[in-house]
Amino acid sequence: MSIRIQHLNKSYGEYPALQDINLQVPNGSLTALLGPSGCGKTTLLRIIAGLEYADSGELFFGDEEVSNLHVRERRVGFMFQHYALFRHMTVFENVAFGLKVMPRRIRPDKDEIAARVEELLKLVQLEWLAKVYPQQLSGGQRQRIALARALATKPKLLLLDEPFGALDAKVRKELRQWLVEIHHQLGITSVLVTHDQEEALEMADQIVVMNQGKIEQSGAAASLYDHPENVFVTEFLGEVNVFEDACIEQGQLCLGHYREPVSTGERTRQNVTVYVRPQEIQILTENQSNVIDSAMVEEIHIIGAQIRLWLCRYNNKQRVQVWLSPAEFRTLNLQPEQIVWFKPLRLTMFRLPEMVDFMI
Ligand SMILES: Nc1ncnc2c1ncn2[C@@H]1O[C@H](COP(=O)(O)OP(=O)(O)OP(=O)(O)O)[C@@H](O)[C@H]1O
Repeated sequence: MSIRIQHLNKSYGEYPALQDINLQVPNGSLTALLGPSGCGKTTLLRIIAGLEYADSGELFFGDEEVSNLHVRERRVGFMFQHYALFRHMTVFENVAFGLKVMPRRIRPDKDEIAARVEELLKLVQLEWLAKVYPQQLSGGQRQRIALARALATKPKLLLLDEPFGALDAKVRKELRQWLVEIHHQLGITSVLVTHDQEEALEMADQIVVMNQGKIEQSGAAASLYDHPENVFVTEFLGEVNVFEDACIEQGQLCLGHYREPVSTGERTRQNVTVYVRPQEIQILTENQSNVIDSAMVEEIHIIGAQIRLWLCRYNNKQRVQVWLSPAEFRTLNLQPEQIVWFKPLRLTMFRLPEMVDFMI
């Protein structure tokens, strides 16, 4: 089921928590609401759920306007970070809960409930835990049971608020992939709130970047990462090196030589700030005519399948982050304190109001 939000506003007293939100969530997509703490993600999710109401604006599920529908009539499933399971109920009873409290005329009978719970426990691959109590489960198992419980009533929409926030990094990563698989398997429409850009990039089809109650940009994950429309989105969506001392002269990028801007006849020179992702920097061990600057290798960190380097520019002592594959690292045979030259392969710069993508 698709979601459409039009000109939605919400204030708490004088504080504008959401301002003129316009958003489409395609049917069957996994959309991530991403942004720093306090930007309004949870408020927007709660308004979609019907746990909170907007001051103005419209909310549609498919073609039906649901702005004023009660939470119980919206048929959504929730899964929250701190949405604890009921301690006094077994796993089976927790998952069955939503079905048992359905209005009598639509409530499934006892056998149907048992069959549905069994099916859901199979889906989350924990069928052998039906009889245990929540305190006997690991954090990851609890979240999987919480998901089974959220899906019990066959919701058309699944809303997830930082579902893996409290778990350690390894379990988090496993559960992310697992959740994406379940989402696709069920063909459900899901909206996920996260402040973790890696989680959003890894899981979502569509990312909505929010800041101070507004949407900065939304779109497919890869397109946002490669074509951010403004400085906020560029900096929020992953690591980026910022070169404030760049200039473009006759179509060539130079770093470290501030020069007076000129625009006379055929000569143009413009000072710009340039943004380069760490994996978009090429390192050379010899000076070449087209390199941008020289630097010293300051730190080398081997993090799994990625080598993360910190360079220190000679020019202004700026630290530059560069990520290499193990193969690239081996070929370069880099040592601490070695002198290298570097060159951005792809960069983004903003000559307001427009953004320029620059391939070198
Ligand atoms: N019930 C409330 N009463 C008053 N202010 C609120 C209420 N709920 C949220 N706010 C404020 O609205 C803003 C948005 O809050 P919200 O919880 O939506 O942010 P968030 O992006 O989800 O943040 P986090 O990632 O920290 O959970 C915050 O400044 C918050 O203090």
